[in-house]
Amino acid sequence: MAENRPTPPDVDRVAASRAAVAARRARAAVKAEIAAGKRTPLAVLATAIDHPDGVEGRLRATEFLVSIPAIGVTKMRRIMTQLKISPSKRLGGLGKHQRDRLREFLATRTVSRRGSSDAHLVVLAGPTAVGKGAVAGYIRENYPDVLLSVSATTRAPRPGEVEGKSYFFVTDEEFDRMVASGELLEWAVVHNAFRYGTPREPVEQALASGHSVLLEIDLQGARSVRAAMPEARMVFLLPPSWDELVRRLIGRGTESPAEQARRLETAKLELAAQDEFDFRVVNQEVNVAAREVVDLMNLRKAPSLL
Ligand SMILES: Nc1nc2c(ncn2[C@@H]2O[C@H](COP(=O)(O)OP(=O)(O)O)[C@@H](O)[C@H]2O)c(=O)[nH]1
Ligand SMILES: Nc1ncnc2c1ncn2[C@@H]1O[C@H](COP(=O)(O)OP(=O)(O)O)[C@@H](O)[C@H]1O
Repeated sequence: MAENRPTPPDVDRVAASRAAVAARRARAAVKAEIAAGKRTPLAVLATAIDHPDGVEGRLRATEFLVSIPAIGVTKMRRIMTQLKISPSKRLGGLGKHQRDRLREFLATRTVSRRGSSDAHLVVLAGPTAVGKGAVAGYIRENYPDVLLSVSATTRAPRPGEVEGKSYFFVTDEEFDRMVASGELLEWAVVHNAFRYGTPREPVEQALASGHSVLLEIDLQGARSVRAAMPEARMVFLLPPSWDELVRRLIGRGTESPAEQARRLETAKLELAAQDEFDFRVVNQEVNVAAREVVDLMNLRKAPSLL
């Protein structure tokens, strides 16, 4: 019977072809996720750069581009020429300038041209000190077209905060009234301290007039929005690592050591909720994370390349 057993080279070939099939399937799965809007092209590119030999890194730039909604083969060829990327290149093998050009292109392209029905309610949540405020602040300063919801809160203004811009600062009685009259889309007691809520009307008006809206709220609020509006796009902001999250919380220096310890306990629970979200964005650099979030809102202006 021994002569019927595959010889070692055959075993190698079988293993290699199985591995090739598995790798092709894995690449197809990534493309399907991009096509379905489950992962942003920017996030896939970031992973490819971090792991050139991983699934994303092995994707050809051509197949990556055509998996993006609204990019067909003709447009893809034009983009490849303009970005000066040869068709054989894989994402993990791009040179620094090619990567930069591709990243910039992805960040400034219009994801879809389906018009006003494409307005999205985008919810940005994540653990304490991950940088939600920093990312939302960057978006406010650099993407004036983004409508950022202004929350009502019972906490006192901090130095530099502006009424109606940072928050609507209200009394407990006023907050009670807003809750009772249904003026809030969602609200929650955050960090066991003050109440925060999203005024309903500006959000509904913006969506009705075809504008995407961004809510930067806590996890409880995110869950309430998802229950009330299942079509909302849920984005979870992640730290690059646990140690970095701790560094950011301590570095911010706005909480006592006891409060920091309590928030870190909460952060563990918050991180465990990330799978409830549609999209995950790693806040390595504020500007890149902000772009990824904006990319999910489908509101960038049409660039010359498309
Ligand atoms: N549920 C809910 N959470 C909010 C709202 N506005 C802000 N938050 C959250 O409240 C938390 C506290 O925000 P802030 O008072 O600015 O303080 P910081 O977290 O100490 O910087 C953050 O986690 C925000 O995401 C809101 O309208 N609803
Ligand atoms: N990408 C980043 N790299 C380094 N530090 C950051 C980054 N994003 C935020 N930070 C810093 O981390 C701290 C927490 O950010 P913050 O926006 O207050 O978090 P959150 O609103 O999620 O509680 C702040 O000191 C902020 O400047």
